[in-house]
Amino acid sequence: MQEENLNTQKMRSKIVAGNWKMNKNSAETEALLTELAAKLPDTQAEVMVAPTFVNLQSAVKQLESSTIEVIAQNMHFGESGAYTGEISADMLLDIGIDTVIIGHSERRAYFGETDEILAKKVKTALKKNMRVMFCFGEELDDRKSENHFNVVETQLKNALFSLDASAWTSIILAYEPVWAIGTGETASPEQAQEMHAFIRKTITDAYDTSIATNVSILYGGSVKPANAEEIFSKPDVDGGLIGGASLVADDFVAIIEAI
Ligand SMILES: O=C(CO)COP(=O)(O)O
Repeated sequence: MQEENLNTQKMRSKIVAGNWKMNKNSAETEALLTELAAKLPDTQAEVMVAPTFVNLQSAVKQLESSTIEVIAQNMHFGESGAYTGEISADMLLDIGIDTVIIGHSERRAYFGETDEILAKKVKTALKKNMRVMFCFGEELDDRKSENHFNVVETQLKNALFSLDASAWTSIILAYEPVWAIGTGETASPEQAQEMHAFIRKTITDAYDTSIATNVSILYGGSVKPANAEEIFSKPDVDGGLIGGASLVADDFVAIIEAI
């Protein structure tokens, strides 16, 4: 009986993460983190921020006594070696970062990151005992042609479904429909819920209900203070990956309060 209850309850974490992308110099990073730490509301949710690589180390130091976790926007799949301009998992771990975003649509679109490359990155991060926030989502054409479920299923399958079941405790999913990123256009709460439920069903089919129930699935794409509460109220939406609105302390705080 108790086991049944555990299975039907939401055991997974709520998460609000800010992806700062290529924004904020060192002084601006320090100022935004100071404001965020001061205004952080009491919350059950995990709060994360992903500044740029050059400001990660100072951000970790600055937030030493805060519950806000600093995470990375990307990493390379290689362990070390001749990969000019790249950052390894060990380098992130060395400065106190153990969660990394992998597969953001901007990495896929502008830096040629294929499912195959992403699968390698996920594998390396997990091998290093890092947590992976894996991003995926369909483009506008896929949505228009009603191919969005297939696209999402393929992205998950190619990068994640060969992982051992045990690896899934280190996976966070972030569904980010590309047409809603930075466009002001948001998936409706119903569209988000429909896709998140589909993702959970796909994971149930590939693995089992327990893995599908326990993985946190975040929504990303023009989440703002005005729409956060309604999106987060959906049963399969466990939080958000926030771009633009995470660059303004009051907006990010309002989004955290909405969860
Ligand atoms: O890409 C995103 C987060 O990773 C979403 O960005 P916006 O919130 O600016 O649409």
